[in-house]
Amino acid sequence: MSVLKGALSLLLGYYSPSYILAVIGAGLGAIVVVWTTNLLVRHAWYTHKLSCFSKPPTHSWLLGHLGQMQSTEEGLLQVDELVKTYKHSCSWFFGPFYHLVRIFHPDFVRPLLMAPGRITVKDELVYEHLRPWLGESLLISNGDEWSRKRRLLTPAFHFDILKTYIVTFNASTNTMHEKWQHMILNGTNNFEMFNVVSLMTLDSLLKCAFSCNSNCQESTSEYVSAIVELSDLLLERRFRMFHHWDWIYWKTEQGKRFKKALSIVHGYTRDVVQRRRALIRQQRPGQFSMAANKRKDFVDIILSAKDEDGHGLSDEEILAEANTFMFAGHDTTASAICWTLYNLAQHSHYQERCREEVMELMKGRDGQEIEWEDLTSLPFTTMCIKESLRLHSPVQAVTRKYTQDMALPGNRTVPKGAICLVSIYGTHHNPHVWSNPQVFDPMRFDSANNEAKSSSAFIPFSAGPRNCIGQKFALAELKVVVALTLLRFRLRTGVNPEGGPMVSDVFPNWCCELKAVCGCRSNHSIQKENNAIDCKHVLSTHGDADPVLGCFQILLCKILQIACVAMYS
Ligand code: HEM
Repeated sequence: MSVLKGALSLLLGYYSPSYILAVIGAGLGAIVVVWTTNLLVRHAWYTHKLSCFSKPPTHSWLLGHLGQMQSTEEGLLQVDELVKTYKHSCSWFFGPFYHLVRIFHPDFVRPLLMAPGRITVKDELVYEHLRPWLGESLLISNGDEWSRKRRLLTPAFHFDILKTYIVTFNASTNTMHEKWQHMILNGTNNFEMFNVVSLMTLDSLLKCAFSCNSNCQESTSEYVSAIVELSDLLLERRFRMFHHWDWIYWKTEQGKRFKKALSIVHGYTRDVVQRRRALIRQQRPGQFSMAANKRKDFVDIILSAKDEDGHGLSDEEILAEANTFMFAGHDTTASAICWTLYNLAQHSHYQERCREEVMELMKGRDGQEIEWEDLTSLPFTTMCIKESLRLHSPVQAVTRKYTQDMALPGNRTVPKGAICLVSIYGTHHNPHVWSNPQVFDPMRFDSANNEAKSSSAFIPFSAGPRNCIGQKFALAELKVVVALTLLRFRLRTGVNPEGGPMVSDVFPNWCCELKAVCGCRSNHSIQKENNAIDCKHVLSTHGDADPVLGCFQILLCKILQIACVAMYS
C-alpha cells in the first residue's frame, strides 16, 4: 500500500491528475478492447467449427440461444420437440461465452461417453458449485487423479460388499412403511412422498457409509437436514445468475446458509473418518477387519484401500468421497423409487403383475425380507424399474469436455474444449430410437425385444469409464423398496386435494390412493376387484390394522440432478 502511495505521489509530482486519469482510462479501454476482441474471435472460431451441426433458430448472431433453455418442465418438453426435429444432435450457444453441442442419439452418445477417462474433462460451468461440498472427489476430478480414485473406490461397490447392504435396505424400507402405516391409522392421508422416500434413502446411505443409525426417518437429524439444505441451495444457486460468482454468492443469505450447512456436514464426516482412523491405529498391523462381528461399511473399505504403490487415500480424500456417496446416492435413488411407484400407480395391470411376481417369490416364507439372491428373480419388476428410469431419468444430462477433437458420425467433429451436453432425457425420449417414447411400456426391456439392445440408448447411469459407480447399489435398493412396497400397499393415482390437474407430463405432483395389502399370504386371500381388501392384517409384523384408504401427494419437481442441470438438458 505504501509503495502504491509513494508511486502515486511521485506521478502527481510530474503529471497532472487529469493526465493520469486519461492514461488509466486508456489502459482500461485497451484491456476491454483486447478482451472483447478475444471473445468475438473465439465466438467466430466456435461458430465455424460447430457449423457441421444443425443450429436451432437463435435470437441473434451474438446472443444465440441465451434465455431459450429452461430449467422447468417446459424445458423438458422443449427437448422432446428438439429430438423430433434434429434426430441426433444440434449446436447451441449462450451469447459469445458458451458453445455447446447437444447430443441425443446413441450413435453420437457412444463415442463421447466411451472415450477414455484421461481425455474426458468434467466442465467447470456445471460441476464447480459442487466443489465446496464434495472437494476433489471422484465425481468432479479428472485425468490421473480421477483414474487413481476410481481404482481405489471400485472395490467398495463389489457384489460381495453390496450383498451385505441388503439387510439395511430392508430395514430402512420397513421403517418407512411403519411410518406410512401409522399415518394411515392416524387418518393422515395426504403426504408428500418424495420427502419421505428421500429420508429413507438417506437413512440407508448413512448406515451403509458410516454404520450410523441416525433415526432420521423418525426424528430430525442435524446432519440429514444439512444435506437436504445443501441439495436445495445448490439447485437454487443454478437458477440465480448472479449467484454463479463466488464473491457475490458467499455474501448472500443463501451463501451464508450454505456455509453453515457445509460446516455441519463436513464436521460430521470428518469426525467419523478421524474416529475410524484412530480405531485402526489402535489395532495391530494386519488386524484390520474392524471388529469381526461388524459389517464393513463404505468408510472402512476406503480407509483400507491401497494403490499399486501401497498408498491409500488421505483423510481429506476420504472425506470428499464419503460426502459424494451421500450427495450422489440419495436424491437420485429417491427420485427413481418415486417415479417407479408413480408409473405403477398409473398402470394398475403392470402393478398387479409385479405384485404377483413378488408374492410368488415370497410364498411360503416366514418373514418379509428380500434377499440378495431374490434380486434376479424379479424379472418383470426389473423391467418396470428400467422403463421408469428411461421415461423419467433422475439425472437428465451429463456434460463433458475433451482434451482432443472428437469425431462423430457423418464427418462431424466436436472441437477440443467445446462443451458436449449428452442429454439422457433426450436420448430416452428420442422417437428415432424408441417407438412411442412417451408411453410407459416395460415390455421394451423384455429380453426378446431389440429396442433396448443398444447400450447407449438406455443410459440412466451414463456409460463408459465415467459411468455411475453406484448403479448396482441403486438398483438393488430400488428392487427391495419397490418389491416390499407392492407386497404391503396398493397404489393408485387419486384426486388432487388442491384441485387443478392431477398430473402433468414431466414433473408430476400426483396424488396416490394407498391401500394396504396383506403380507401374510399363507392365511389370507386378497380380493383384487376394485382394489378392495378383505384382510385385516396389513404388515404381518405390526399386528392387526384396518386397511384404510390413504392419499398422498408426491412432489418430484425438487429432484436434484448430479452435477447437471435441467437447464442444459
Ligand atoms: C438411481 C440412482 C442413480 C442414478 C440415476 C445415478 C446416475 C449417475 C450418473 C448419470 C452419473 C454420471 C454423472 C456425470 O458424468 O456427471 C453418476 C455418477 C456417479 N454416481 Fe450415480 N446415480 C445413482 C445412484 C448413485 C448411488 C447410490 C451412488 C453412491 C452410493 C452414486 C455415486 C456416483 C458417483 C461417485 C459418480 C461419479 C463416478 C465417476 O465420475 O467416476 N450414484 N451417477
